[in-house]
Amino acid sequence: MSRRRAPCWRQQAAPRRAAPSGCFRSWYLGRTTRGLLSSLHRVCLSPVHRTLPGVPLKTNGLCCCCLSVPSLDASIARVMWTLVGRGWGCARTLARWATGAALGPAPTFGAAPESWPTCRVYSSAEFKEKLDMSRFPVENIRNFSIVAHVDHGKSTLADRLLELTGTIDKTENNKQVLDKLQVERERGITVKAQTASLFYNCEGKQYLLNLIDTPGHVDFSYEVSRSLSACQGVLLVVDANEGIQAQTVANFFLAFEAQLSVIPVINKIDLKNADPERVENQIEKVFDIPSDECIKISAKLGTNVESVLQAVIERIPPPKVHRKNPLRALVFDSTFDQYRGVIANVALFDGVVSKGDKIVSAHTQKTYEVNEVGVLNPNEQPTHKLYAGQVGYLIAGMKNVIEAQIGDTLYLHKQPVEPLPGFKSAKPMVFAGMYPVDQSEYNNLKSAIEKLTLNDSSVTVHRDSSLALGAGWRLGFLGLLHMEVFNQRLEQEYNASVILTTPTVPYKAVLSSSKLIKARRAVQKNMIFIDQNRVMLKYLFPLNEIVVDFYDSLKSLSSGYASFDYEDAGYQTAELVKMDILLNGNTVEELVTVVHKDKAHSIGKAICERLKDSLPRQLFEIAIQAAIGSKIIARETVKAYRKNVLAKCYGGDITRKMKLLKRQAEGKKKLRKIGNVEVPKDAFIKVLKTRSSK
Ligand SMILES: Nc1nc2c(ncn2[C@@H]2O[C@H](COP(=O)(O)OP(=O)(O)OP(=O)(O)O)[C@@H](O)[C@H]2O)c(=O)[nH]1
Repeated sequence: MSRRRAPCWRQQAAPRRAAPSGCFRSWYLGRTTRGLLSSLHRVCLSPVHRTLPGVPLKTNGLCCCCLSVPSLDASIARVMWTLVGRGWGCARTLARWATGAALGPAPTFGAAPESWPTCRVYSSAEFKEKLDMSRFPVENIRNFSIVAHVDHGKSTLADRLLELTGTIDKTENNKQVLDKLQVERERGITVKAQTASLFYNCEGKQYLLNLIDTPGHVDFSYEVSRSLSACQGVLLVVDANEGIQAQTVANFFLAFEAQLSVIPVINKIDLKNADPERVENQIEKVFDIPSDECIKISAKLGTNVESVLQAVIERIPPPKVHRKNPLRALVFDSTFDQYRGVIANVALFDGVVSKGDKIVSAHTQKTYEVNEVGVLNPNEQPTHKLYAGQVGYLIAGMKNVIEAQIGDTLYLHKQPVEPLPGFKSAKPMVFAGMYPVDQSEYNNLKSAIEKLTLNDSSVTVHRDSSLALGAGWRLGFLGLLHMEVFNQRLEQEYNASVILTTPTVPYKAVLSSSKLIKARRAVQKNMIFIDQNRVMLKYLFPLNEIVVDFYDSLKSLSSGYASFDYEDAGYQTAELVKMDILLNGNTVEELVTVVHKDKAHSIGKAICERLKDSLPRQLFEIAIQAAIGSKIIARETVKAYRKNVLAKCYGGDITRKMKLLKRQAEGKKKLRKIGNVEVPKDAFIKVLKTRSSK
């Protein structure tokens, strides 16, 4: 054992005891504070330490195995508490270990939720065995995604597949294991596609199944289309009660266009109202897939899930790749880790990549040395190599998020290849301004946005500035839920506090006296009967009519039965007007908005009323006006503070009183001319909130 340099924060070391067998603990020796932190971090991502969903993957917590090492001294315990304090740790196991071993200071975190799943610990023999990826020839590899409409059971099916292949333990608490983000757990929806490599034994053959669990909501469909580029097949999950819904159709066509094998899986057959035969007929009618190809399961109870694995092996072809060709790897997703830089999720189309290889990014032409390769099982598990046909991750010291482009091709230094086609860039539908609450936080927020957009490449970012809110950005999102989730992730994962302006949609303005066509109402384009009870309607809508609350209204009107999907139909002419908001005759740039002519009055009035309630009174009167061009369409007034100038006049001459009042009125008029109306930030936020709810 080499001598360990005492870190500066070290206080006293507890006597060291032998490490239990099966524990991965190379991190323990000879580390500085920073090294120790990053190595602890690595430990917790190692396959020995099954980490807990509920904390982000890259900052996963400490597990039973690592915490059961009795030889940890107080200084290491301290680092662990720091990790927990920052929300990185697995509080429950850490607490258990700390109280058992009586090491380190008392915990400073709240009670861990009981629903956290337990960890599965692999022996070191298993661990070593899994490192060798060469034992999976191309014909034993299947790459597939699980796609479906929202809530049809993708993540639940993924859980069962992970359990069946022994990737996770079958416990009550292992629910939606691949929904790792806090926002996903809180909202109960998937927002980020997650990859997991499963090892499955079938008829004496070892198969490597690379599964990608995708989101169902329309706002995250870009995640689905990107994931499909790494796959040869999909499991199309359909709820046995709800049947085919909008996103089922959209996802089927994504898979169909990418020429992937589609395995229809009818889920939730355990439900009382389930009607799998009706859904089979729908699938046959709409997708032209014979009904006997449908697999009927209950992902919740695990009924018939084994046959899904069988179908994956039998019906999805292995990838068409060449291991002898030079390396060609597609970056289909990436995350940023503050210690290790960019972690790129890659699908290898040709060749082999291993630690120490020199690789080049086709996008930037920069050369990097590979520090680590591995598979996601479902957490990062380093391997010696990755071979063509496999899907895994790669860390190559990319420190700058600009260097890591989704859709980039990586190849070996001095062995250039034709880059892969990459991805069509996402087309944002909704735009909003984002500003730091405190301008001194600008740089931190900038770096947080950069790191998050690396993980969510469908967001577009342009610099913007506002007189009232300072320097910020104009962000483009795929929908309103996408915008909310991005904002929530910024707060939860990067501790950022931001002001988000009201969402708007893009317009094209023709600055001429062209005649405008009235396009206010939706125009029906198509109507298809799926079966006796279901109909698919196609309408042409102005985007700003559906972007805010259309989905909610549709759901409540149809008692939750109707579902909705949309795609861009191009620009249309419409009767739109630019509405200014004036404070004492001066335009407030941040509140300028484009509205439909018919709604201008009600929106203008609501904004003026809200501003009136939000603006603090001043020594002079404030006129709040909504105007279209030079025409004022709404007005509110904030009354001035008024000093009683007659207080000292007891009785006496009326002309003297009149004189005092006149002088006061003149003073106020003058003040109003020279006085600037200060609009506090929270007044902006209140007004912007009104506008988004209008
Ligand atoms: N009864 C029953 N419920 C199920 C079954 N499969 C999933 N569910 C439930 O359906 C709900 C949604 O399941 P998820 O697995 O989160 O669905 P999802 O498709 O991943 O959802 P998104 O990722 O948000 O699109 C959860 O409450 C599950 O418990 C099933 O076979 N039977």
